Amino acid sequence: MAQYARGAAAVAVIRLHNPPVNALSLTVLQALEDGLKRADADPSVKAVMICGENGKFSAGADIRGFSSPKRHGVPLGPIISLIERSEKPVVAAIEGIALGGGLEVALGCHYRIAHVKAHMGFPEVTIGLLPGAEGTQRLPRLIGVPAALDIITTGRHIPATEALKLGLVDEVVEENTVEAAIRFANKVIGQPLGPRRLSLKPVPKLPNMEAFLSEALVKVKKQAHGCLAPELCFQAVKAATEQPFADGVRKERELFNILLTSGQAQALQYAFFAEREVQKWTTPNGASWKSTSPQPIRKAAVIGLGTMGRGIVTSLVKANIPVVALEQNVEYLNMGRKAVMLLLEREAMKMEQGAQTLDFHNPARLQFTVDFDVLHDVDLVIEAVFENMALKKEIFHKLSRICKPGAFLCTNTSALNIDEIASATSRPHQVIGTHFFSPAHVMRLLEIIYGHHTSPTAIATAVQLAKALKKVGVVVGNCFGFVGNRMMFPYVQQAVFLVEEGSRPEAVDQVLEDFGFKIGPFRMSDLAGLDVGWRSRKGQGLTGASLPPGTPARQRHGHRYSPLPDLLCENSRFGQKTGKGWYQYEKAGGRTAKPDPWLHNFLAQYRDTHHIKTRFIDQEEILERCLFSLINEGFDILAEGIAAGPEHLDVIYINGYGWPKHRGGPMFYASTIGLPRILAKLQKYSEAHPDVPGLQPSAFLKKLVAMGNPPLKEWMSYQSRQSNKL
Ligand SMILES: CCCCCCC[C@H](O)CC(=O)SCCNC(=O)CCNC(=O)[C@H](O)C(C)(C)COP(=O)([O-])OP(=O)([O-])OC[C@H]1O[C@@H](n2cnc3c(N)ncnc32)[C@H](O)[C@@H]1OP(=O)([O-])[O-]
Repeated sequence: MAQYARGAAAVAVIRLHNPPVNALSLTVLQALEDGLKRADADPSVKAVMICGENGKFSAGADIRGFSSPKRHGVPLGPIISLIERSEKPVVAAIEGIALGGGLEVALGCHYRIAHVKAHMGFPEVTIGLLPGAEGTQRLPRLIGVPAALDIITTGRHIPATEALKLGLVDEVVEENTVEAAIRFANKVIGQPLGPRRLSLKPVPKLPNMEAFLSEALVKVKKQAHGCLAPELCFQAVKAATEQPFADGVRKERELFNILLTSGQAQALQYAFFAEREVQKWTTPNGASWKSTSPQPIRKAAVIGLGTMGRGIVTSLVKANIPVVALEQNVEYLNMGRKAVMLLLEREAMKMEQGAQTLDFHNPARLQFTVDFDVLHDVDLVIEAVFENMALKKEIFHKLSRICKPGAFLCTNTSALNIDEIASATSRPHQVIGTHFFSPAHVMRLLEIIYGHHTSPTAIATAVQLAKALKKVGVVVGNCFGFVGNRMMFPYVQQAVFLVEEGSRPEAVDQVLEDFGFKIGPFRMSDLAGLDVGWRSRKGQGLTGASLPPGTPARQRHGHRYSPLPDLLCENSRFGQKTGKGWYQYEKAGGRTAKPDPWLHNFLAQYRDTHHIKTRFIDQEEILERCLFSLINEGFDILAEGIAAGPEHLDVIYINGYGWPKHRGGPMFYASTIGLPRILAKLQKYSEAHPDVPGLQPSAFLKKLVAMGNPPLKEWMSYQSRQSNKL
């Protein structure tokens, strides 16, 4: 609702009230409208002030309302026009946040006063929409087209200080914003309101508007990766430059409705709520966020300053957590220190642009050492050495002797067994997996893996740490590759099989990039380094010296195996780092992938050697075999209770593996395709490739199809757990 009161003699106060973020539900809008009419009707009221309850203006329209059949209730646009038309000055007091429809309400007001810590923005684009309550028409009139386009097409939140520079707010205050706004309202009583009504203002002209808009469109399209909303946001702002306000509003509404019914908005809104849902973690034995409190992390340590360790240290420093960074010797320490300092300097520069500072020269906040004993008083250690079980166990054994009893011991591993690492310590309940993604100071995902003995407090602390690092922590069970990499194995395997059978790396990558992945599987292997997987396969005895003599080249344990990635590594083709992999690059460390005739020739010879009959493989088969095998593994993961729900898998894929967010994550995508279709296709492909387990339909998928293809929200109610992992 919205509460109506008198703030001072002549000023009526309308306070938006809908905890926790004052979303503009139908009830709130109705109350806002009632408040405005009441103020208008009361001759003793000379000005109106609109603010939000609980130090927050408003997070905008109630997102859940967009999927509700009753969404056509009190429309926001006309209420904003009502505010603007008021003959009494209306002042917005912006505290905390004014986002989406919340900012549109503020733009309807004649004046805006913001607290210095407030943030504003139009995040609609991130949930597949556009500002649909006249925001695309008012904002360019207020701050000009370039700044408005930037805010509307990116959805970024801007701090109050930037908003003041842009002219989005009239004043920024450090004191009580509501009181300041009431004082302000009193001052402006009687002043002419015409110039303050944004719908009456012309859009500021640019000398080269047409050229500016065509360049901007190219940029928007390039960044959209197949997502519709940014381009339609652009079209709505463009309409403001070409048409009178009322026509622009009509265009905005039309574009809004296209987006609302596009399917992408549904996927993006699912992703928004999925991200929040996974914070409410549970484990199969009943531990959960509700009954567990995290321990405070006042000081942390990172062991190993390779690529991952450097990023993790940077993340911790940015989160204001004092860090001790440890390396095995002075030479590695100095290399690591230099790299970390460089990263931090770059981050500090970025933060300065947003008027924030980063303190990393103070040894009390960041200390480098080769001495394990320095770790005696830290609350949490993140080990980030390379993937070698013996080395990790040696480190954990040492840590359990040196660290104080309450300290949590985290391992940054992408596949290794958490229980085995924990077994090297005297405190397995405090050992937990924290799988960061590279670059660790940029990527949002943190896979949090509990082992057999991990305590709920350790899980809650890792989740809290993820939050402090501004990451999305997803709690999952312990199995080889956990969730993300486990689902990735069959996907990459299919990609390689397709190339064996006649496709090319560039064709496979193209199909998956057209689907919306930022980067296809072969480009991704080249970027990550082919040697990483090679080392792991050698460790598993799948290739290299430990492979028993007489093992068929294309078979392991009775299943199909492709030695192609191993052969590339034997030819020193490790990807970008060596300038050659599945593609060729301009030099070692180069980034521009070009198709490589050597590789095509090599593939032709390989197929001849192994008597593989080449065939044409169409885009549909490429897409289905790669994606459906990944999804299939997801169903097994759900059946085993490794993840608490499909949302977890989707959040992992969106935030860690470049899955196109506008397709809502692999399991959401599966639900939109329909499980019967996925099952039928998997059956078809597994009949053609009976020696590929990844294509054999998951029993859980079959069960869901047999139960009538229930909606995603209901899947887990059909899961009879096959193995309890905690
Ligand atoms: C003709 C057509 C007319 C159409 C008119 C269109 C109008 C307009 O242009 C469209 C919009 O405004 S679109 C909207 C544009 N606005 C946006 O896209 C803003 C989206 N929101 C955010 O970005 C973040 O939530 C905040 C930064 C607000 C707070 O972050 P934080 O402090 O980390 O907190 P947190 O954990 O994130 O949230 C706490 C709880 O609040 C919940 N919730 C939040 N916003 C909600 C909403 N709008 N709604 C409902 N619920 C919302 C959230 O789910 C969570 O619930 P839980 O049950 O406790 O899990």
